[in-house]
Amino acid sequence: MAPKSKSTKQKQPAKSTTGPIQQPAPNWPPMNPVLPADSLSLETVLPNQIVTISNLWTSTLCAKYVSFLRSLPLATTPGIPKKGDAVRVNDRFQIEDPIFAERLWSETGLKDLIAATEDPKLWGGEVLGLNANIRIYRYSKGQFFDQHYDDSNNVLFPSATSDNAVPAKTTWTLLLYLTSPVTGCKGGETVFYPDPPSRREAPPPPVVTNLEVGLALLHRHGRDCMLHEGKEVTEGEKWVIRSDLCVKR
Ligand SMILES: O=C(O)CCC(=O)C(=O)O
Ligand SMILES: [Fe+2]
Repeated sequence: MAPKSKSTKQKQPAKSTTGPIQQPAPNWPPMNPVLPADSLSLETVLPNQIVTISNLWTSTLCAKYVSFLRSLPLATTPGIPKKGDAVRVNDRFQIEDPIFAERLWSETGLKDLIAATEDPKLWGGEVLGLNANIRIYRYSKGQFFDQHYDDSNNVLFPSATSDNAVPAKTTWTLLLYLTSPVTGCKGGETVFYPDPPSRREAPPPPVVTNLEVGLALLHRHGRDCMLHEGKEVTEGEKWVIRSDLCVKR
């Protein structure tokens, strides 16, 4: 689990006191075709920590997005991270876009699957939807995201700029993979390192999530986040859309 101090964290960039700098939202392609929610399922990879949904996005939709996302002004990570931040070597585009977050939540099976979870306490509170802070990552050959913990962040839902926003916090990270070995991407697996059950016991083996086109992975973050990393890409490109699950604060 994330130690209380001295951890290598991936923080949400601080917003300025005068409010976030608004850039126009991209003209995102329509979010179709997608499969109906009743043909999707939430699979537990590690109880209370990692769940996945295969084919949350169809391969057609993923391919459409990868070609669109290429047109965005992605910025390469500065080589040296700020003190305490994880080394992330990739190209990234970030935007505060509550409308896209709402579409990703409602126009796919995600909202229905989460609402139907047997143990609603799993999500850490009353689920509201996805964080408007949308991050797009492209990892090319040689790029990776070093071991780190993801922070929980306090946010306003649906967003700081809307009139009826409610206080919320993020509890789980969402990673949506758009590429895999099928599209020519090798490496890039997300690997989690569970803590040993006690100090005297050996740590359980790492949990490796192989890339799968359209697979959504959710993992618990904040105080109970597991150490994890995005392995180096050794061939092709890995594309990921990142957001977080938000619950009422
Ligand atoms: O790209 C990955 O596999 C991991 C990304 C990640 O850990 C993050 O966005 O915090
Ligand atoms: Fe992370």
